[in-house]
Amino acid sequence: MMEENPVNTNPLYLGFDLSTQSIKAVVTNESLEVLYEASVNFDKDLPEFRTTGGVNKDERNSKIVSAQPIMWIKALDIVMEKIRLLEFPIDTIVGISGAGQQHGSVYWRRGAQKMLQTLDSGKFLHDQLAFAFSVTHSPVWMDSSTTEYCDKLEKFVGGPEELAKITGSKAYERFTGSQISKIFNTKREAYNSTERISLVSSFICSVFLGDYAGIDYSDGSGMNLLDIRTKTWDAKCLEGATSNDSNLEEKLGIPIPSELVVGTVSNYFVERYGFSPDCKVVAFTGDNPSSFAAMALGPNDIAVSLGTSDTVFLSLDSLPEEGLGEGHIFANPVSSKERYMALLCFKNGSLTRERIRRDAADRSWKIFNELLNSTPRGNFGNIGIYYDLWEIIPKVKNGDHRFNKEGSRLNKFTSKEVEVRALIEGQFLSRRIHAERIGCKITKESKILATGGASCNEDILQVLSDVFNAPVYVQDTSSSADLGACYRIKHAFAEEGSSYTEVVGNKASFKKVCDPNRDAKEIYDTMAKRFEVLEKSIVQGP
Ligand SMILES: Nc1ncnc2c1ncn2[C@@H]1O[C@H](COP(=O)(O)OP(=O)(O)O)[C@@H](O)[C@H]1O
Ligand SMILES: O=C(CO)[C@@H](O)[C@H](O)COP(=O)(O)O
Repeated sequence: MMEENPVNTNPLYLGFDLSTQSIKAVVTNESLEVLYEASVNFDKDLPEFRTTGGVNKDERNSKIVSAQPIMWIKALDIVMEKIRLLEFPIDTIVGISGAGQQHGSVYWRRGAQKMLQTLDSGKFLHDQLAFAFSVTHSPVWMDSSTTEYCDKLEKFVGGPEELAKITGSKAYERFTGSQISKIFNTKREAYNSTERISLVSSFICSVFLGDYAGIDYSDGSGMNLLDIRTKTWDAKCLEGATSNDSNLEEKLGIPIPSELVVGTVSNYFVERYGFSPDCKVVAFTGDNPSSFAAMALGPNDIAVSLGTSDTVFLSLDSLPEEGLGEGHIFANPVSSKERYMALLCFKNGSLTRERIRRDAADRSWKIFNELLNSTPRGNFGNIGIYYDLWEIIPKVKNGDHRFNKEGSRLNKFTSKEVEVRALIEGQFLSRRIHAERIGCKITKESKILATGGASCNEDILQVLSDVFNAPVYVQDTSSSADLGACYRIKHAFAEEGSSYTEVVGNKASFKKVCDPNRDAKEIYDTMAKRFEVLEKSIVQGP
């Protein structure tokens, strides 16, 4: 007789991450151990959408960046088929949740709710939802074309500080409020025919639910529309983004707690893939909030995500009175109480590292790492600052900037080795000085928790460890956003009032991969000061 596979009888959790370049899925058991994984890469697996790095850039205006929601739906079809082929009993999945790249918005056409409610399980989703969107290209977080709407919104509510006081952030181009504002002002017909506006996270949640799912408090904080104290849409911000007669509040739906069970899985998934009709759907959230959940951040932890974007995030016990300057405050994804998360987002992360890898290392991470390791810490005093796209922090246009140890500009460095180290040191010096600027204290107790695609590269992490002068830890997987979804399912299912740390805290197991070198502090403290001056000179221009 065949031995019974314990997995077959255990309840399972299914977590997703619809991020910039791919959709990833992870299946865990109730102990949050990863059992199965599947993913679909937009560039490679869906070439018909002609994306680069998961997005489409407007040929005439490089500030306009979008992705087609129907591509995300097609990717969901494929990843679901991959999950089916894993041949585990899908009916043992008791909870589904997920994450989405932050800020991106999806515009459901009038009638789309009915389409979601009546999906035919005999057909693919992409065949049925092809006409579900009033805006066929969704603006994503890399878009920076909304400056005039940001200015208008800030002015309308009484200035940038006032907007930050209400929503946790000054106006940022990628934030959904000004993106909606742009659509309202430039595509009025499409706006008027929109039944519902989702974030990427609540969009994918809606598909699993077979109905519109609310925007959760944490991802909703990245819109410049939500009052982060009351967790309700702020009337003044709504009015500033569109205008009183625009029914924006109705189109957004009521914001929901990130830990809410929003319902059971749609009949489409029950019939097509064999899910149990009792399988629950837990609110989806942003990819950074979901990684925050997977990491169960302690007070001395600094999370660094090295995905398409590089982000730095921290846990905040209370709301800083004077805001966070260039940082953002989001509602805490694992506690609706008075706790928050702080986040900094740098646009030029992995794709810039890939560009230098292509130019200097023949597209090989192995060669890239050899070049990196063949140069000393401090790189002979050379500093490089590389922006492929308009950067968010600091706000500056694309371009490369190279300086020698005297601070004089160079057209190029003397070798590929120096170029590679200059890129990695420069990126992490920037993450460090901006983190310190929002109050992040690097102490002897500090730990860096790294995640995202590049966190599998220990040579890059060693530089991170040296620049921050703190040890670096990683989890078993370099993609924590989908795993965070499983953690959040477990928390959502726990007894009411149970704290997140009690439910999942000790499951967030990390292993240390790097310790800072002894000379790191001396080298990088000095270099950070020099970097700050050079970065300022770039922002101010010649
Ligand atoms: N060995 C590696 N070293 C450095 N970077 C890597 C390595 N493997 C993958 N990456 C980077 O990971 C990135 C994808 O990260 P990921 O977190 O999956 O992105 P996103 O979630 O934004 O779609 C790729 O763009 C790639 O440059
Ligand atoms: O805009 C932000 C955060 O504010 C980005 O971090 C997006 O959430 C995209 O995340 P990745 O795909 O790079 O992980």
